[in-house]
Amino acid sequence: MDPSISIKDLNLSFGAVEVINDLNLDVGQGEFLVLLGSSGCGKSTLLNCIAGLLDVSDGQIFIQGKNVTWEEPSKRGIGMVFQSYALYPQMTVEGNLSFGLKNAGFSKAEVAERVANAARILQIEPLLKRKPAALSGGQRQRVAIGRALVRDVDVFLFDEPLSNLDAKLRTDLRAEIKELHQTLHNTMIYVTHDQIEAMTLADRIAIMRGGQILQLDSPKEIYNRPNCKYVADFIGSPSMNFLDGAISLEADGTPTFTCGSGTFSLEGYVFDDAPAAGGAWLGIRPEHIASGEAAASRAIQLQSKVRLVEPLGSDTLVRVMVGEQSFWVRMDGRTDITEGDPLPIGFNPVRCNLFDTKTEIRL
Ligand SMILES: Nc1ncnc2c1ncn2[C@@H]1O[C@H](COP(=O)(O)OP(=O)(O)OP(=O)(O)O)[C@@H](O)[C@H]1O
Repeated sequence: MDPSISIKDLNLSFGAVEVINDLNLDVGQGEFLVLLGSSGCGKSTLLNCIAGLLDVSDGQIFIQGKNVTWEEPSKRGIGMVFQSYALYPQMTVEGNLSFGLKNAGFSKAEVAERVANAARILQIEPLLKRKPAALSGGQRQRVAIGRALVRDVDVFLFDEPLSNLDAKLRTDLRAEIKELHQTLHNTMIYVTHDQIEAMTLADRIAIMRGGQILQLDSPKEIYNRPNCKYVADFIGSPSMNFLDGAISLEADGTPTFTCGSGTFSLEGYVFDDAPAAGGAWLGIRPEHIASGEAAASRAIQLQSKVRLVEPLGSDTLVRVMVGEQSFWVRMDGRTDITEGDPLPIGFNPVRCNLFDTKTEIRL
């Protein structure tokens, strides 16, 4: 089956500034793909290229097998939902939902049916006669989604649709968008800089940086096997801890890691390629670090001192110093550890990720 969306060697520059850089991407039929990256990495620009709101400098875009690179936005079979709801203030919800359809020449009966259907799916039937000013932020965004929904398109594009909502509403609407996808099964591309949104919604996440995709994988794979140090550092909060050191190979071929705290066997670590000697970062997530007595059973053991304790209820984040290096450790919420305490910490190589010092690529 053709991919739902296929992007080939896409480039886009604003004057001398290259924003999208030889980008290739295939999005499967019915896939929920999230574009994630820090501010300015080009994710909205990429979405706008797919939508046809920006002219590309080079490359091609296919939607449902058709080359739409130079096609009008309205002819691409897409529905777009923006961060700003962009509703017509003088029209009722019903008017906002039906406006595009009427303009496109749909019959009265067809318009009524589509509006009723979208209103039912999004549970906004009681709001149809109200104007946007009389709606909450969450309700407005639901109407904006409804406007994309009535068009019965193959592909939905979302550009940070939840950014203007408060935390509770964001969580609720996030779940609704996920349910909507499970009901409709159409292709969705969703831009965000919120990694929780990305992790919870995506079938696959594309991590972008400098107009390129660094990693395209399932949320689990991205979290557990980031392909480079940038991705490892970007995903997870608090982020992965890193030790600067070097890999050596023993006479029998066993790889070891040496850093300021000592030399440790890396047995159990799954290398992407055959292990080789050289400079490396050893990364470990805060929740994979054992502390206190439990640390004694781990292959890599470090001495640390508690610097900061942040109780979160379910668990407690503890910032410790390993020599000069700061480390985050996620501990049980009931810990009574305090600032200044010495704390042995430990972890096993199987939980680690190693990155080449120079290329920052996963080893
Ligand atoms: N019309 C424009 N003219 C010149 N530069 C632009 C234009 N639009 C975007 N840019 C630049 O292109 C880069 C990518 O912008 P884009 O909006 O795609 O980033 P983003 O990843 O979506 O960021 P954010 O999360 O902040 O929205 C930025 O450096 C931005 O300044």
